[in-house]
This record gives sequence, C-alpha cells and structure tokens, in this order.
Amino acid sequence: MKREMFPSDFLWGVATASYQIEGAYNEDGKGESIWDRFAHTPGKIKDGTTGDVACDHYHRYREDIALLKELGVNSYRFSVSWPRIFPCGKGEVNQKGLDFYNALVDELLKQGIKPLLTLYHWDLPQPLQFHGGWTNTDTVQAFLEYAMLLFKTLGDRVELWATFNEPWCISFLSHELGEHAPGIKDRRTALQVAHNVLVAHGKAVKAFRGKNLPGKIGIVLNLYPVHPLSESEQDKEAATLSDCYRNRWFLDPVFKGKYPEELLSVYQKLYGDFAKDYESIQVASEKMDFLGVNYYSREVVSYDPKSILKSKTVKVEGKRTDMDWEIYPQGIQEILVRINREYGPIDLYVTENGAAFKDEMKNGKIQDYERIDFLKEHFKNTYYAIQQGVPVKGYFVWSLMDNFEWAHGYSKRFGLFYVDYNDNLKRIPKESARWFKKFLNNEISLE
Ligand SMILES: OC[C@@H]1[C@@H](O)[C@H](O)[C@@H](O)c2nc(CNc3ccccc3)cn21
Repeated sequence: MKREMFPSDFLWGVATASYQIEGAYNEDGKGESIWDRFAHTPGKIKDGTTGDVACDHYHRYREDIALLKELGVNSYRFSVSWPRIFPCGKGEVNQKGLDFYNALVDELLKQGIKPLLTLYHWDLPQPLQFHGGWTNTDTVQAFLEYAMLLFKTLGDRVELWATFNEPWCISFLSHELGEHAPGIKDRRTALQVAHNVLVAHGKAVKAFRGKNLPGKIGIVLNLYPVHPLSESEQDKEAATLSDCYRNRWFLDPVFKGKYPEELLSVYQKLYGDFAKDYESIQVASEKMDFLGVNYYSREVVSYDPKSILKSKTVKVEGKRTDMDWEIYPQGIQEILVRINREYGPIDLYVTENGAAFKDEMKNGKIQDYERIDFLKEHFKNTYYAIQQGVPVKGYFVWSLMDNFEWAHGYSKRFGLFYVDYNDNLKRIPKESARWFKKFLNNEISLE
C-alpha cells in the first residue's frame, strides 16, 4: 500500500500549534496568554519549563517551512496566537502579529504547501481571562472579532479554517480537571466554558459564510472509541456515558444542535441552573464543510458507581506510548467510520495523529522505529476507512518537530524532527522523517 493508493488530491501534512513552537512570548507587541501565565506558575509544568522560547519558530519559520518542503508534504496545519494579533484580546491590533502570519502563509504558498489554519489552539489572551475567560460571553464576542479580522486578512489565501482545537480540552481538561490553563477545577464552570466555546464556533462559521470566502471551515475534535471492559450491562452503561462525555458532548451540538440527552439529564440533576441556557446550543450547529479528527488512542472503561459518569478508565495490556496511551491503530478506522455513519456525510481530516516515544540521539541518529510502526499502522487503518467509503481528505502527523508538550513541558517528544534543546534548538530528522519522506515520494509501501 503506497501513497498513490490514497486519493490523488489527499492532503498529507504535519501539525503544530502556536504556543508549542513559536516562542517570542513577549516580542513584537505580543500580549500575555493564559498559557504564558500558567507555564510561569510554579508547579504547573512537570519539568518546570515554559513556552517563552519553545522552538523559536517565530524567528525560524522560513527554516521550518524548508523542512516541510524537504519532507514533501503538500499541507501544513498551524494555529494563530490570538494575543499576537490582539494583545489585550480585543481592541488595538498588533500589526507585527498580522505581518508574521501573512509572511508565514505567503511562504507556505510559495513552497506549494496548503495551509490549514486553526484560530484557537488554547492560548487565550490573559486580559480576557481576568474577566472570566470562556465563562464570559464577552469572550465569545471578542473571538468573533478576532476571527473576522483573520478572515479579512488571510481569507484570500487560506482555504482551510478550523475554529477551535479540541473543545473537550478547552473545557473539561482545563476547567474541570485543571490540568491545562487556566487550571480551574469546577465542573459547572467547565460546562459553561464548553457551551460558550460551542456557541462561539457556530457564530464564527456563520460569520465566515457571510464573508463569501473561497475556503472551507470546520472544527477539530479529539475523539476516542470508548469500549466497555466487558459485555455486562453496567460496563456498557459506563461506556455510553463516557462516550457522551468525551465525544458526543461536542459532536451532537455541532452536528445536531443539541446535547446528548443521556448525559444532559445527569448534569441537569446536579446543576438545575444549567437547564436555563442549554437549549441555546442550537447555534453551534451552523453547517460545517469538514470535521477535523484528532486521534491518539481509545478508552476502555468499566462500571464505577462512585463516578457521576458511572465509569472509570481501565488500563489494558498492550503497547503504549511515552504518554502512557495505548497504541490502538484500528481505533482511527473505527472513529472515522462511526463519524461518517452517525454524523455524515461530511469531509473528514485526520488533523492530528502521532506518538511520543523516548527518542534518543545515538551515533548522530534518532532511530525511532516505534514511531514509524505507529504511523504505518495508522495510515493503513485510515486507508481502510477510505475503502469503506469514508470521505477522508487528509492526514496531519503530530508533529513536525518536538515542541512544548503542555503540562509535560519538553519531556515528551512527538516530532518527526528532533529538537536539540541543548544545541541552539537544532532540528534533526528522525528516522521517521526519512521514512515519511520516502512514503510521500512513493518509494516505499506500508506493508
Ligand atoms: O499530546 C499531543 C497533542 C498536543 O501536543 C496537541 O497540542 C493537542 O492538540 C493534542 N490533543 C491530544 C489528544 N487529547 C489530549 C488529551 C489529554 C491531554 C492532552 C491532549 C494530543 N495532543
């Protein structure tokens, strides 16, 4: 199975995000983001690092686009740093921020690489957080002004737009579990954040339509097949509720304009006041042109009466990545087929898939054969979904290069290129980069 067996117009790319690679956290007029503040808060990042410099992509973007060209990708997914455009989140525009993204897009197009732009990949301007962040509907309005400025500035050249990266992480991971910025641990707050982010998504799609732009717009969701540990009714109930929590809380609003009843009723019993605004979620279902799917692994659950979701995650035997995530390639096929069956037809992009492994330099090489095997199996399972008629239109490997892995700092390496943090952030192709380049050049098969 070679690249040429995929559709001829299939996008093959790599993905990154602004806070994870750009650095220049306080340069050229950029304002503070919630991740600048979170990373500077002692104890939040496991290795005590920050994204202040990261991969210094802000200054090295031409060099990094040359890496894309060398790889042979035809597309590149990146995100825009909102506080680089609006240092205070709204109001005054930072022209140098716009200049950076204009130059980035122009260089990508010059090299024949199609941009996929994510408007929001978690780096909210801190001044908006001072006023409640995503719990405040003023932030929804500020996001729309930000989106409209980017549509106006880049809409003639950027054809693929994603509103949000992973609303589950923006809401539950960051406001219920507290593991990501702003580090709040309150479920009711998390539900309000999820609601406002979904409303902001729908309004941004509507605004995009009003601009009559040539491009396409969607959202990026991290999706997981959820499997019951056994076929018992209790484990199956656990899987249903966990599926609502992880997947359908976002899928159902953007495709059906309503929350999944099975979990909505649980939250309404806990938070009666939640009933007053949940019906306005209908706004989220403005018709999209595509769905971005971030796939990393599956979840296996068993019944747990102590959990409001009646479920707990179970660790099963099998190969795992350095993030301790199960390697489950058939899950990408499963989730693509399910989305097409239950929410389609709609174009799908695998907007992120990749893995962290303990990459080490040995004799000047990084022999990351586990990552090659991981990618090979996930490419094959993506192809099997296409063979079943699922309109998968592209695949973006996470990530181009090692970068700031959120609460793990620089301790987890996802890149096709190794970044030597002890040698001027030098980018060194791992064996997986060499393999990917050969695959893209039809030199090797996936067998
Ligand atoms: O963790 C790897 C990547 C991360 O670097 C990206 O910025 C983000 O879009 C991303 N999402 C997932 C899947 N969801 C997730 C679950 C728990 C913690 C963090 C991310 C993995 N990744």
